[in-house]
Amino acid sequence: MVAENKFFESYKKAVTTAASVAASMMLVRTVVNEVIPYELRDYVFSRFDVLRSRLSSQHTIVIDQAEGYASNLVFDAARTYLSTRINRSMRSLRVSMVEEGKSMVVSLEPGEEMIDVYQGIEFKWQLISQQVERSSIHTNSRFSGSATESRSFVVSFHQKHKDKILHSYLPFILEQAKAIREQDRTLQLHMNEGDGWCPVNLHHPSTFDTLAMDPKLKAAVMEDLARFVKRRDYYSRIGKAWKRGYLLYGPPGTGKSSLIAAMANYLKFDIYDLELAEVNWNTTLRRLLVGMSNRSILVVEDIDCSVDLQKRDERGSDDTSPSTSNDDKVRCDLQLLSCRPGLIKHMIIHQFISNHLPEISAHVLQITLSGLLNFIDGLWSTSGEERIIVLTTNFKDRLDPALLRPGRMDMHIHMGYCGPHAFRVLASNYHAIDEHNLFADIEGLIREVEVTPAEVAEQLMRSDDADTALEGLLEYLRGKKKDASEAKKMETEA
Ligand SMILES: Nc1ncnc2c1ncn2[C@@H]1O[C@H](COP(=O)(O)OP(=O)(O)OP(=O)(O)O)[C@@H](O)[C@H]1O
Ligand SMILES: [Mg+2]
Repeated sequence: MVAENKFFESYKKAVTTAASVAASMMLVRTVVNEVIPYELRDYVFSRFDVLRSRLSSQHTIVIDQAEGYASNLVFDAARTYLSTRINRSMRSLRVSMVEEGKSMVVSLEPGEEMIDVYQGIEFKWQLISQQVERSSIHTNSRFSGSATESRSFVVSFHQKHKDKILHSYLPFILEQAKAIREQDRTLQLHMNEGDGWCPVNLHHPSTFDTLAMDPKLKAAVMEDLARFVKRRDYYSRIGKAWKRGYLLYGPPGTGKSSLIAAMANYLKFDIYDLELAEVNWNTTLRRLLVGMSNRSILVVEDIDCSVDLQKRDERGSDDTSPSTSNDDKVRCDLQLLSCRPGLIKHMIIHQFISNHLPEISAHVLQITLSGLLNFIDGLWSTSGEERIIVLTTNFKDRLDPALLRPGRMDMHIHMGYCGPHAFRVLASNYHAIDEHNLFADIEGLIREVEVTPAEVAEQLMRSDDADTALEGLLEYLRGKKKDASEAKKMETEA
């Protein structure tokens, strides 16, 4: 009975204290409402909440927008993170977009609150805004005297989670914000110019969804990429450079460049398109490779052309005879390289040098593909992370076997002619259709003739009307079939 009385005594006392605290709080609020200017009220109330939380089991952390002149990265991260967690039913929100094509940022309005649950723990977030006299932060500034807005986030949580918020929740928010920003980043395409890279924004629409290729191969490539980016620890454990090489081969117009763009869009990696013809010295190559950023894809297109250079370099100085077969080779190369003026120029010079000045050729043309790969192996094993190298060729059988040996290129990806499945992907891309009465005929012909996805895409683009476009494609395929059988007939006759 005595104990019970004691308990009620202390309970009454606690309630009285709480009531008096609450009454005091209300009194303070009333005073603040009457005395403090409107702009400062939120700020005062938030500080007041901080005080109140000290008296209770609730704790708060205040994250100011700026620390002196520097912006507070935790505030920025929280803003980015919270924009993805905001409950759309909230009464008042702020929406902004800083650049065309970027995602909209939805943020809290000052005074609004939201609850975020992390590992089962509730964290209450509130954005508060206050007007600060500029003179107080820019003492000698010409703006002194004018007011500026300063914002802060106040996070409230139960005191027992203090460690959790500092060591787990806030670091998690920083990570998440980084990933969100990375996802929203405009990719860059860098092209080599002299000793450096020249960047432009990359807005290539190709994605794995729009890419027409064998579905199993597509899934395997995506899986390989996803595994690669997760393997930081694995690569450091086995002591290898965190890099992966892909060799894409297949006829022109089968989607090699589209696949590279799809990889970049998928991983959010920048592309460095290395034009070897523009690189004349190993030192330049080294500078370019060192100048690449992490999480990027180095692309060397049409390497069969470069390999040709390499093979000639390897012939050494005793090959002095400008033979007819060499001339034929140059003619053939020129045909192949008709789209590559830089390389043609390079090759003509090289051909001239190897025919007429064999003893100096090795010094003048120092860039070889094998040199490039050696550089990459050496440089990237000591610097650089998450690097991908993609080589493309129309003629895999022309490549130096050293390039194809295991370990050099991790995955060889064949981009082939258009099959029925690839055709359906393209039909869906260009006309948003999954079925049509001409599909059966088209697919039948696609199995018989060699047609590239680029050719099919071009036919499909000719009309906005699906019927007309598919009829055009059917006609085109029939024409191809006829041409092929005539060519075969002539060949047999010959
Ligand atoms: N597999 C594909 N999936 C989707 N579109 C494709 C595919 N292949 C080609 N295309 C279309 O054809 C165009 C040319 O393709 P792309 O440049 O990717 O071919 P490529 O294999 O790189 O050719 P090249 O060997 O001449 O460089 C692309 O812009 C795209 O519109
Ligand atoms: Mg290409």
